Amino acid sequence: MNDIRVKICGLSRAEDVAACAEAGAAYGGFVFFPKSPRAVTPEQARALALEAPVGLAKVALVVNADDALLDAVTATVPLDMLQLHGSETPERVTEVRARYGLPVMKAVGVATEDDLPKLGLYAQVADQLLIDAKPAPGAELPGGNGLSFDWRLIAGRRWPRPWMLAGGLTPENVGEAIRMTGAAQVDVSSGVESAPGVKDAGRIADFIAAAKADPVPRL
Ligand SMILES: O=C(O)c1ccccc1NCC(=O)[C@H](O)[C@H](O)COP(=O)(O)O
Repeated sequence: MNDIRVKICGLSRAEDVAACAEAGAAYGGFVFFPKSPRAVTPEQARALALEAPVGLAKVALVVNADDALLDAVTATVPLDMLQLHGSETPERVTEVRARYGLPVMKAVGVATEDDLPKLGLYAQVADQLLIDAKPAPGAELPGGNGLSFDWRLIAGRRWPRPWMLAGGLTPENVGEAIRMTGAAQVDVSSGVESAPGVKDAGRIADFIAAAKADPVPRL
């Protein structure tokens, strides 16, 4: 077994939190984006976060959130990290880190080689990077679309911050994704669901077991 750290994103029920804890997830994500089938209110997330064991880091995912939303989320939910999943600028990342005193993970969408410089840019201001597939033009959601990008684009590349691979990962392909990219952390949402927004405990367990199964090449 390796030491890959897994984030399960889009938890909305107590049984999802229990499944993550049972299977050994390192992070659990709560989505504060009303259009998402995984959206929760700060009060719902608080109840879920209070159920989480100490070893499960609680991440709040927001999209171009203003201070009012971030104030409400951070005042209500016991959190370990903020995930900015919109088009937040590097300046906004710096501002959010300073205002809330929480580590910030910046999601960056990748579709082609041209998207890679943004990773270097955000690595200068964020605590972690989430390297995700870029959504299709006009997509309703900026993430959680079950879409992969070409993993060869980041194979062998490194950044001066911890990073997480995301986008279209499933129990079936996560081992291959880790082998190709050398990721030490992976994130999944729709790949462990039975329907949009409905997490499946069996798939969460299968995903984490598959991610942790093989020795990881640190490229
Ligand atoms: O999951 C959502 O509904 C969502 C909504 C708005 C912004 C981001 C969202 N998810 C981001 C995540 O962290 C996902 O885990 C990541 O994009 C991978 O999703 P998937 O391809 O479905 O595994």
